Amino acid sequence: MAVAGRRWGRHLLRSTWADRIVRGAGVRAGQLVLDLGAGTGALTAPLVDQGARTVAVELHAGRAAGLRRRFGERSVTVIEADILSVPLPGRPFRVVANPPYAVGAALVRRLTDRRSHLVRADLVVPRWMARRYEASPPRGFSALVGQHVPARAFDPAPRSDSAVLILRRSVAGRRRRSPSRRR
Ligand SMILES: C[S@@+](CC[C@H](N)C(=O)[O-])C[C@H]1O[C@@H](n2cnc3c(N)ncnc32)[C@H](O)[C@@H]1O
Repeated sequence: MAVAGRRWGRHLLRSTWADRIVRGAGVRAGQLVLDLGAGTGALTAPLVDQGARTVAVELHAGRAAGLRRRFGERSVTVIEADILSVPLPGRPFRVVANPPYAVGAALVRRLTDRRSHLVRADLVVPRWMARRYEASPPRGFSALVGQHVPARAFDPAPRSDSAVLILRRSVAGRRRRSPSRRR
């Protein structure tokens, strides 16, 4: 599968690091978990191993086909779509993902929108971005810089290190706020 260039995101997680990130996310069997920008399935595989009901979203047609071949239809729902427009679940869900950095901020906005049912997201993002959200979390969520993810965790290695940004819905941020409350 020829995938090159920035647009598609070519820094794939090495499997040992993907395992570590999924373990750190504390995913439990039966939870609905989205892997957004799933690539070749580095995070999808340990999510399946944890027994998560896994949905892998990938825009690149060749990679989406590869995910279907790798996981089959019973263990993973593969959706070939843009993570910025794919319909999000209408019930509580989690996200564990290493999304393309170019759309990281737009993705966080979408996931934490007041209509979203997101409960928790563990996102691999540039370290500076994780720190920025920790200092100023999206409304209704707490934000924490989690595991350090060094450049060598990726193949090929990017120029700088990353971190897991953990977004958790706060109690006060539960959905169904009063209609008069503005974001
Ligand atoms: C940084 S790679 C990460 C792949 C995989 N999660 C991993 O950690 O190895 C990002 C992936 O997102 C895909 N992608 C890029 N833009 C996308 C979009 N708008 N919607 C869905 N997938 C996208 C790319 O094709 C690529 O596979």
